[in-house]
Amino acid sequence: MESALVSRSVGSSFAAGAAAPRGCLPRPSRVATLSRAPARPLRAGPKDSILEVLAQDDMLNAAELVQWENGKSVNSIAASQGIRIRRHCRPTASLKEIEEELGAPHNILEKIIWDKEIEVAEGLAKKPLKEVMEAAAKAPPSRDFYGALEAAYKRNGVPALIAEVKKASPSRGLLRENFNPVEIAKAYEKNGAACLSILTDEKYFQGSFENLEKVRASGVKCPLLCKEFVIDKWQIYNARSKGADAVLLIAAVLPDLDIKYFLRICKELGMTALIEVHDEREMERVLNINGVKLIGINNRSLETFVVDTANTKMLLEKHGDSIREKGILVVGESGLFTPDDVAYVQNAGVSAVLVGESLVKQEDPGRAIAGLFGKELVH
Ligand SMILES: O=C(O)c1ccccc1NCC(=O)[C@H](O)[C@H](O)COP(=O)(O)O
Repeated sequence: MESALVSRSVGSSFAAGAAAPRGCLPRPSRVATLSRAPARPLRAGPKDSILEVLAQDDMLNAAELVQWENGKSVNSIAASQGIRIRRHCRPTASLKEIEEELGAPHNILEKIIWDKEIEVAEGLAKKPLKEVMEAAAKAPPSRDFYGALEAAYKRNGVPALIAEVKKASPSRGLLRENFNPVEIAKAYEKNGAACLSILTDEKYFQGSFENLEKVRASGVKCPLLCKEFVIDKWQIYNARSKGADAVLLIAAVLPDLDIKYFLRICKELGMTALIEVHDEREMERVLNINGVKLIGINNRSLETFVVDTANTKMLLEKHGDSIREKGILVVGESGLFTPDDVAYVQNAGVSAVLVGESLVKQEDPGRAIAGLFGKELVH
């Protein structure tokens, strides 16, 4: 598994095909001796030695890395950041063996992540990192997901729409019997969606990477978000290789160092990272990470499924000033059904919304967009 915390050497994390060490055990690293220094752009000026440059790298100097060097496990580092989702770090074990060690998963999100660890290990075994990196490098250039949201917000005066191609979900079960992802994607685009979100998780959402590839190949021009549970860099390269322009990074799952590491990979690949938060602790963590441009506030707790749009309002009342100062664009996610819901999150300060259920359940998901916003959206 190649998250930053389980990577063999963070300093060489971009090396093609770097071997993935087993497990999430604490590991000594050669970067431990680098001193802390104020963050500066990672660029060697004429007088900077490479060590000075590395010492300014906030990822290499992250508190987590120091904790890790001092023998803390990935789960205890995560817990120290308020992350309740545990990793089993045993991708070759059966779920039965994992449950014998850790007990039953505490909630659906933890269960999804435990399955995902096994799924990613299987994916890596079938298609090694080097291969997905090469495939990502050969993919057609990425589209500007962030720019499309910004432009649509200016154009329409209502939050830009990220319309979700979603067949089923753990909280609602099957949302649409007659599910044709390309038809739905085209209808969303025609009716003014700025970007699309394509669920790729098979087990819990009945999505697939095939759907993502089909939508990309269909002539749809909207930038595409790969809606996945990312825990490993392999998934980001894989998403890019299949035509994704953006990926979702969930703060309830990923420690800060992983978010920083994955943000770098996204930047290298020209992709946008949508960083999802649900509560104040997650928001504070994410606002302390350099380079975050897009934050999604999920109104749905992924642990309990409770949906409450007041969550967006509460978090923006507390953190709106700092978000505006940093020029971060906010997406309101989940549980939006009516023009009043959209107006409510817009007044709270969001510039974009991510909507699945209320569109995909309608007979004509494209026409449903005007119903959701109370007006037609233009491209
Ligand atoms: O939708 C779920 O039940 C769910 C369960 C566990 C993890 C994630 C889940 N959903 C992901 C999302 O956040 C939504 O698909 C997205 O925000 C759209 O929400 P909605 O408009 O309510 O379908």
